[in-house]
Formats: sequence, structure tokens, C-alpha cells
Amino acid sequence: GLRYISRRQSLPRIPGPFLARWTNLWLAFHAHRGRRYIVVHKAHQRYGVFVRIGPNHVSISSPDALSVVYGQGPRAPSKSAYYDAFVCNGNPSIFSTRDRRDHSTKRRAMSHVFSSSALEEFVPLIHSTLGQFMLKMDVLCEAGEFFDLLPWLNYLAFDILSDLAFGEPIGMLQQGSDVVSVHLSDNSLANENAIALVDKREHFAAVAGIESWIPWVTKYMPFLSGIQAATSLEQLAHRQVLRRLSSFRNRNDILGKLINARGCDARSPNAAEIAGLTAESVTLLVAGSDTTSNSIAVILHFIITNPPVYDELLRVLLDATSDSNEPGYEQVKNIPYLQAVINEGLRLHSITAIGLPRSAPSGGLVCCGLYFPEGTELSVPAWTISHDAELWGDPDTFRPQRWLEQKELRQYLLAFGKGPRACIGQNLAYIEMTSVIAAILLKYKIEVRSPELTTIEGFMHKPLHMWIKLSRR
Ligand code: HEM
Repeated sequence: GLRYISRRQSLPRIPGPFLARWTNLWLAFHAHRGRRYIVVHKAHQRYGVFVRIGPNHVSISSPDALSVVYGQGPRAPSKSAYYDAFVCNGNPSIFSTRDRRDHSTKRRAMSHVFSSSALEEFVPLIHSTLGQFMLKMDVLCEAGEFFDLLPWLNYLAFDILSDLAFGEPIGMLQQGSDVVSVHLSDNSLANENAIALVDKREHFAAVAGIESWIPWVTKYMPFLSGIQAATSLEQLAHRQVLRRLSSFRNRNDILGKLINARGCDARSPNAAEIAGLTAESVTLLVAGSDTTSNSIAVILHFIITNPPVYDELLRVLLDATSDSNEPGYEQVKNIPYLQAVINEGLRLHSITAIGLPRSAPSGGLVCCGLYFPEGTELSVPAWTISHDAELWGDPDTFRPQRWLEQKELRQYLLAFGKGPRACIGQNLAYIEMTSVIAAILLKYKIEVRSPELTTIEGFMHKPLHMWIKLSRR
């Protein structure tokens, strides 16, 4: 109580919207509308570098704040209570845990899965799923009509990740839908749209995390909190983990590596081991699927709507693959211009657009010359940094060349977060983005229906649709 009052008293000198000074509902309302990033961005334009966006939350729009708020070391800020809304069934994951020791244990246990040698081994598996996706694209190309590419990219990303994390694809590409069957509490079977449910859950958590009593209230109303999304996926994962353990199959994928790392005895796995493997697989599936597919969609959109970039990218892709009949990741993985295009798409659209919230450690901290007491919530707004004119010069232009001219800009790419909690799957995401974008561009000519991309923000900033028409190149 007292601490909270003293924090309130130390923050008033920080300007911000009037309502935000008194209630978190101001931010929660804008997050609910999917426009938090832009409202906070406008507040910075009006009030300056420090903006109070909640009674206890300060947004700091300076690139210098990144190394403090997302710093490393024992005195670095931890994730704030916002992340409690992402905890499912009382078990914090590697993503949602706030406890630093718990996080290091979880992160260490998972890091070998994402080592570069492990990732190389996943490439053939990714390519086999990408092959299925291209067959579907062939059919849509023959039809010669506009269609929404976004759901297909989602099916692709979920199939790739479930193949790696569960041992076989969910099969969304094959069935052309995201429907999965799950057991209800009365043991009957129901069909659920898995991606829509994951989306709903993510949007809910992104709003509810802002005000601590919202997750508490909705705990008793699971239909509101999107809990059934996590439960459905957990059931699916549980089934797959059991199937894998009972088949004694030793496959070189994420699940195989997790099983080996835990030293599970496949003949008699115990309930705790099965629950642990299930939770890890689901976390990876949720964290790594639609993040990747949405990123691919926006990058493709920017390529197609910027003809000089499209021409140059196609030229370098054709150059790199000229002596191969069936070009794959090996031929395109080292093309600097393609990597620059990917980074520029992630920056301009800002796939991570909000400021990821952290909590000032005991003893407080100094950031950009101001002192913040222990427990103050701090964030650096990713959209605002990604569109900072001082940093980028021409922030609203899609200009991949900047990444080749100024290599130091890489430290300001916030798509994957920063510091000890940055994305563990980043390298896997680059393999997927590189392979899929190259495969599509090399095979088809693409037309978009509209140069505008409508987007919505939950935790991530996502496109809503991507209407395109394909023809043979
Ligand atoms: C382009 C695709 C991706 C984007 C834009 C992305 C973005 C992010 C961001 C911004 C964070 C930090 C969140 C925070 O600080 O709150 C994060 C964390 C994480 N991501 Fe990704 N991600 C992508 C792909 C993946 C993939 C493919 C996987 C795994 C298969 C993955 C697994 C994770 C995990 C486990 C964490 C939590 C890490 C930790 O707290 O230690 N992500 N991601």
C-alpha cells in the first residue's frame, strides 16, 4: 500500500493522458481496440520521451532506454505482472514466467533445441511441409482468382511447428482448415478452430494483463479468457506426445530433442514428464506459428507493393538459384538483400509494436536520466522506436538497402524483443521466412488486391487479410 502511494507520488512529474494517471483502463481500452501502439505513439509525439501510460507505467521512447529496460545481469528488470495473463492453468511457461531463476532453468533446457546445428537438421522437415503448401498454391494459381493468403500461411506455419514440436503436422494444409477435434469435459468430441482460438486467447491476454483484476475475474469465466484455446491445443499436444513416446520413434525434431534432454524413458514415462513435454510443445506452437506466418505476409505485401524492391529481389534470387532445378534453403540462405528485405518488413510494419513491459528491480533504476522506484512498470514502445526519424532518417519508407548500408541498425530491430527474454526461436523464424518467401517469389507472379494492409494488434501486430492473385512466372 505505502509503496504504491510513494510510487504514485514520484511519477506525477511525468506527463501523459489525464485518464492514464488514474486508471489502467485507459490503456486496456486502446489495447482492446487493437490500437494501443498508435495511441501510445501519438502520446509520445505530444508529451515527449517519457509518457505515463498508466498510474504506475511509464513508456520511454528513447533508443538509449533499450539497454536499461531490457538489460542483462542480476539488477536487470524482470517481466512485469502483465505476463500473468498469459499463464495457462497455473503453470508459467518459458515465455510467461516472471521468476528469473525459473526462467533461466527453462531457457537452458530449451536452448539446445535452437542451436544452429539443430536448426540445420530441421530444414528437410520444413521443406517437406513447404512442398505441401506449394501444391495448394498451384491449385489456387490455376483457379486464377484472388484469395486470402493469410490463412494458408497460418496453416503452413502451424503444420511446420507441429511437425517439429509434436512429431507430425496437425494437417491443416491437407484439410485446408484449422479445425481440430478435442474432447470436452463430458468426453464428447467437438471441433474447434484452433488458430481463431489462439488468436482470441492472445488478444484477451494482451488486454487483461494491463489491469491485474481482469485475469482474476475471468479465471472463473473461461469462455471469456480464451482458456479453451490453450486447453484444446494442450489436448492435441498430449495425444501427440503419448503417441510419439509409445512409438519409440527417434526423430530429429524439437520433440525428439526435448525427450532426449529430459532423459525420458520412453518405455515408462511418468505423468510429470508427459505434462512437461506437452507444455513445452504447446508453448512453442503458440509462440512460433502465427508470429512467423504474419511476418511472412507483411514482408510479402511490402515486396509486392514496392516494384523496384520486387525486381531487385527477384534478380538476386534468380542469380543465386540459376544452377539448381529445385532451389531450396541452401541456395537462398546467404543472400544479404533478402535478409535486408525481411528486416525492413519487420521494422516498417512493426510486428512487435507495443512496448514490452518490465518491472523496475529492488532499489529502483535510473533510465535516461530519471530515477524509477522499485516496481514501476517500464516499457520502450517498439512502434515508436521503429519509426524514429532520428534513428532511421526516412522511417516511413520501405528501403531494405538501409540494412546493408548501416549494419549497426540491427540492434534497433525490435521484432524479436531484446535482452534475456528475447525470442528463442528467432533463427528458426528466419529459416522459415527465408525459405517461404524465396519459394513463392521464384514460382509465381503475385498481384495484391489492395496496396493497403489492414491490421489489428493483440500482443503482436497482425495483418487481418492478404488478398492476392497468383500466376505462373
Ligand atoms: C517472425 C517470427 C517471430 C517473432 C516476430 C517473434 C517475436 C517474439 C518476441 C517479441 C518475443 C519476446 C516477448 C517478450 O519479451 O515478451 C518472443 C519470445 C519468444 N519466442 Fe518468438 N517470435 C517469432 C518466432 C518464434 C518461433 C519460430 C519460436 C519457436 C518455435 C518462438 C518462440 C519464442 C519463445 C519460447 C519466447 C519466450 C522466450 C523467453 O522468454 O525466454 N518465437 N518472440
